[in-house]
Amino acid sequence: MANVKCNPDLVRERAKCSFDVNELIHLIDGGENATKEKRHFEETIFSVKELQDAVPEEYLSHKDRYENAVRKATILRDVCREYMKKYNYKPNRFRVGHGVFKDVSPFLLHDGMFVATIIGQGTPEQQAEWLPKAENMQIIGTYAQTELGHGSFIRGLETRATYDPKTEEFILNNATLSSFKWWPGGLGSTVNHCIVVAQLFINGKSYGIQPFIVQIRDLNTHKPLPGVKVGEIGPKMGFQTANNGFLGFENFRIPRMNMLMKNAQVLKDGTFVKGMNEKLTYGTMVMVRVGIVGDCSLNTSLAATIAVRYSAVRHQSKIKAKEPEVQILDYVTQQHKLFIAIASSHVFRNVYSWLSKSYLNVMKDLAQGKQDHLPELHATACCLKAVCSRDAGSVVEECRLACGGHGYMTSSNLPLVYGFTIATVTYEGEQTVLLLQTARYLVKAWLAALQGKVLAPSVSYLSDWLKNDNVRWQNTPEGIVKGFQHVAAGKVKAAYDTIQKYIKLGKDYEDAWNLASVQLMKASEAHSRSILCEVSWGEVIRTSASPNLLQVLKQLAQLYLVYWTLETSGDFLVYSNISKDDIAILREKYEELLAAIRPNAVGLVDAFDLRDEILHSTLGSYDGRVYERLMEEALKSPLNQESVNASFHKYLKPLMEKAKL
Ligand SMILES: CC(C)(COP(=O)(O)OP(=O)(O)OC[C@H]1O[C@@H](n2cnc3c(N)ncnc32)[C@H](O)[C@@H]1OP(=O)(O)O)[C@@H](O)C(=O)NCCC(=O)NCCSC(=O)/C=C/CC(=O)O
Ligand SMILES: Cc1cc2nc3c(=O)[nH]c(=O)nc-3n(C[C@H](O)[C@H](O)[C@H](O)COP(=O)(O)OP(=O)(O)OC[C@H]3O[C@@H](n4cnc5c(N)ncnc54)[C@H](O)[C@@H]3O)c2cc1C
Repeated sequence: MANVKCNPDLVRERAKCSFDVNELIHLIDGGENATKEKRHFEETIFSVKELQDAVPEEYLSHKDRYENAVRKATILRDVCREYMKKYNYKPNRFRVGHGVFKDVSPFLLHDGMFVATIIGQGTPEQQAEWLPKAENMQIIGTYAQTELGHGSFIRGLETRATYDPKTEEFILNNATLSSFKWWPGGLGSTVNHCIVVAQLFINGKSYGIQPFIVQIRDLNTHKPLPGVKVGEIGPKMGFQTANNGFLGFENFRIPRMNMLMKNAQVLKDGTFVKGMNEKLTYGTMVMVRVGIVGDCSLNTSLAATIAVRYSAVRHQSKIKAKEPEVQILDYVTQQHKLFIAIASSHVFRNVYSWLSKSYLNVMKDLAQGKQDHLPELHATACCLKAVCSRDAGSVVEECRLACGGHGYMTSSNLPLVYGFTIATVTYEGEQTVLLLQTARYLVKAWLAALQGKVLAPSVSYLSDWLKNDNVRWQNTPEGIVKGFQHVAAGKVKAAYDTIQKYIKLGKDYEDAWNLASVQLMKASEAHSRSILCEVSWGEVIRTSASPNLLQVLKQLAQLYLVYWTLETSGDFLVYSNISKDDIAILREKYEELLAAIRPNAVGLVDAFDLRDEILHSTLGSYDGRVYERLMEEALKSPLNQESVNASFHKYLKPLMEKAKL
């Protein structure tokens, strides 16, 4: 990249960077070797001509766009398979996927949830049967849980799987329109298999929802099998190439062994054997929620790279009348919009790494029959998924707005990045629903703290606060982290007290819960923010890096802490001992941090190491040729391939002629 002829502003920006960009790239990737491997893999992928689009895909029809995405998905598969064999390297298909598809792959759910559910929910025999076929793409699958009528409340799903002991089969039925599966990625026209989550019935009795592996299309003709009604749900705000679909069954029979039975089982005679914990059936969702925190880091870094590079290149207006127009990055308001994006990406990455470790530990425990830490993992994954995805969506949109009119251009890629980022707020558990799951855990933890019990590590601050809620405020990172815990504890207590108040007024627990639910949701958000602050600050101070890099990483981590303290200062005034003077000091600190980060802004986004092919942006490419690229892309419009469009003769001319009469 260093030899590319760059916009002089970017050259100047890169020259003033105070830290070694490569050192940060290696830190993000997990070592110099990991960077080398990543770059070699990406170089391989982006040199495949067939993966490059001649015409921007926005100009294609819905159908052509889908077909092009499937074409590229199959090539990407082949190239990756060869690559893995040759180099024994497991590539990050998701990152290059942004480059290859701009949007998302029609195989997204195959890797992300179909294969993962076979692993997580299948017995060893079922894994032996299905996994090699799925991993080789002999069969292509998705995860079909959500229905037209139910997404959040999965106990309310209506798809039925009725066991027939005579034939040892399940009979699948979708008797109502609301029971039709709706949303699964790839279901529309791509997959031939699904994990179908359905209500199990044996002898007229319901045994809750269970996962089934179901073939829905013929492997040769791809025609839906008799008894299967399947199709695509149509255009959406984003995810255009994900091929989301609908699905219904009419008396469709599958063998007994197609119920994934790692947890619960149905024996030949129809005996139902309960699993260790019925919530383990929800396991794939927990895994994907953890992964979404990592996706938030990548999505935020895409938007930050585009907006920061553009802001370094773009000159508009003046700070001082007699001086030239400034780079818009010099406006402190612009820094306020963008530096939180850089900081958030690092915070999400660090928190993702922490959360993944907890996830793996809990999975190890579960394998040994221990489930003590499952509720804490579920509660933590729920609130972090909810808050990180919401933050990432807001940050990406702020980056888009920070690019002014050009940020509205599809060729900036910011609208697309926003489209797939904001989807994470809803899928894999709608944000409010997930925050309220965490609130259940917090309320229980609060009650346990009141009873003097020992709490799990992520909520132990509740006991500390109960012992002493009058801690002197300290304007240090550690003091701020404590402050976030005080806000969270204060909000949990207030929500709990509100529930008790309604109960005293004669409400039952469920109504009291609903009446207090705004407070519960906010308590859960505050809990999440306190984890984000504590974990990310902790990770940064433990990082081993050169003094220059460490200084920059600390600045970013502090920026995150101070930004969110100021954004939620009302909460701090209510629930901590912060004073107005402390807030004034923090405002000053925030301005100092913006100024300190400013010279490194371009270096920091360069360190995300996102190739132009991944960014896909006229505004964000490494060389900063913004206006040239905007014009080059505009000239690709089909409307610019002819000097006069037929609509002139057909409509405009007659209109003008009519007006003459
Ligand atoms: C909202 C949910 C969790 C409610 O589930 P439900 O069975 O109704 O539970 P209750 O509210 O009765 O009880 C909650 C109880 O269970 C515990 N719990 C819930 N989930 C888990 C879990 N995963 N692991 C462990 N424990 C769990 C919870 O802690 C409570 O315990 P108590 O001791 O307090 O009683 C549920 O309906 C839900 O998850 N809804 C969201 C649906 C969802 O996420 N769908 C995703 C579909 S796939 C998708 O979106 C794909 C997208 C594309 C892509 O990923 O690329
Ligand atoms: C891009 C995309 C891809 C998807 N891919 C898949 C897929 O591959 N497979 C699949 O199975 N599903 C998929 N989904 C579906 C997704 O998981 C659901 O849409 C999601 O879980 C939300 O459920 P819902 O649509 O029923 O929302 P609803 O629950 O209907 O939400 C509507 C409103 O009701 C509120 N609400 C609902 N319940 C409560 C409650 N208990 N308390 C308070 N408020 C409540 C919500 O907060 C929200 O404001 C996808 C969705 C999208 C957008």
